[in-house]
Amino acid sequence: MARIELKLAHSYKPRPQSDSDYALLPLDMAFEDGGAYALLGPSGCGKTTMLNIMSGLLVPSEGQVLFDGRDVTRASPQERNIAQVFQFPVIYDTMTVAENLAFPLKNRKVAPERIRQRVGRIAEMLEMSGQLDQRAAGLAADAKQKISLGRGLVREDVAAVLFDEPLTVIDPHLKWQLRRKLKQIHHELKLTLIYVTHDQVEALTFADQVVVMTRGRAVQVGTPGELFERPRHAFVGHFIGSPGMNFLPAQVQGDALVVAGQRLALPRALPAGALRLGVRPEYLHLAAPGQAGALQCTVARVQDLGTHQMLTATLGGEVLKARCAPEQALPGEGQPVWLQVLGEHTCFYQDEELLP
Ligand SMILES: Nc1ncnc2c1ncn2[C@@H]1O[C@H](COP(=O)(O)OP(=O)(O)OP(=O)(O)O)[C@@H](O)[C@H]1O
Repeated sequence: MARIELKLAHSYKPRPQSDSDYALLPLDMAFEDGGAYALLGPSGCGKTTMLNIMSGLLVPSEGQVLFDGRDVTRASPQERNIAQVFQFPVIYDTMTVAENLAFPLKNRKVAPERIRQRVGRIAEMLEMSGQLDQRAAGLAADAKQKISLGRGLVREDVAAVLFDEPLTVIDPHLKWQLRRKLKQIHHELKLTLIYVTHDQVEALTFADQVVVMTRGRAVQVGTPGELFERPRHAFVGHFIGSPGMNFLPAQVQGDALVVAGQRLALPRALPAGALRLGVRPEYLHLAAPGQAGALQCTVARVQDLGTHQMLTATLGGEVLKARCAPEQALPGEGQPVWLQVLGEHTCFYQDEELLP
């Protein structure tokens, strides 16, 4: 295994002129040995580009890739000792499940007894022990993808295992099980795993550290808890959570914070001028009329979602969502409601960046 460092940028264009010409903007980050990472972001943000640069399928247009301090920028995937699992199964249909799992080890001339042990262990982890002698050709798409996952995990000597949206073809019910399984496998095998997905649930259940990306930039690397509590970039607030963080434009005027024409006492030192206040629906609570730190809004909608109620309110042209307890009495549509926007969980953003 290895500590992987990326000090690079990548453009698919020969002469990039502006930021939008880059698939990856200049970045300097490290993936620690033995960590479980997810690269999370919407389609086109640069996840696959970053993964392919790590694996050696792509050479970055600028900068370096280091494995344990060694420059591997131009080394092939084989030379880097990387295992990669793709969206769709890459297996041999004519071989049995066991032969497929053994293949990466046979290639490396691992002793037969060791191969047998390792294949047995991986099959057990993936709950495929009963299928070892079956031909892969007859198996369903998700069983084939499980073999691909197994082939990625079977070698003990890899620098890292890279997964590119590996659960796309998996049935939703099994997907949930496999996500948990991969996390468990990570704890048992202690391999460095890097997992690309655009699905936040997938990223947050699998990874210890999530790299959130947007438009070629890694805007935050953090634990699921850090991304939820202290989004360092407004995009993270918006992208993580369901629904995401509420944002309100605000103005600092002397010792007041002015939001949609309403004045609140400034909660802490903040730079003068325009900023945005961010508060998650989970932390936006109902308040008494005129309560310090609360704003008067209007109820637009109340939805009973079983485990909770979702209150949607408007304030000027802005929309706010508050997650309320299922039994809480809430005012009806069109009624005024006071919402506590200032509190210990409130974040402030200027130019999309979190103010310390
Ligand atoms: N081979 C290529 N040639 C030119 N541009 C490319 C190439 N591959 C990707 N891009 C562009 O680079 C940007 C990042 O793409 P990338 O595939 O890395 O994003 P992604 O986050 O993995 O998206 P997705 O989830 O859709 O795969 C996109 O604008 C994409 O159009």
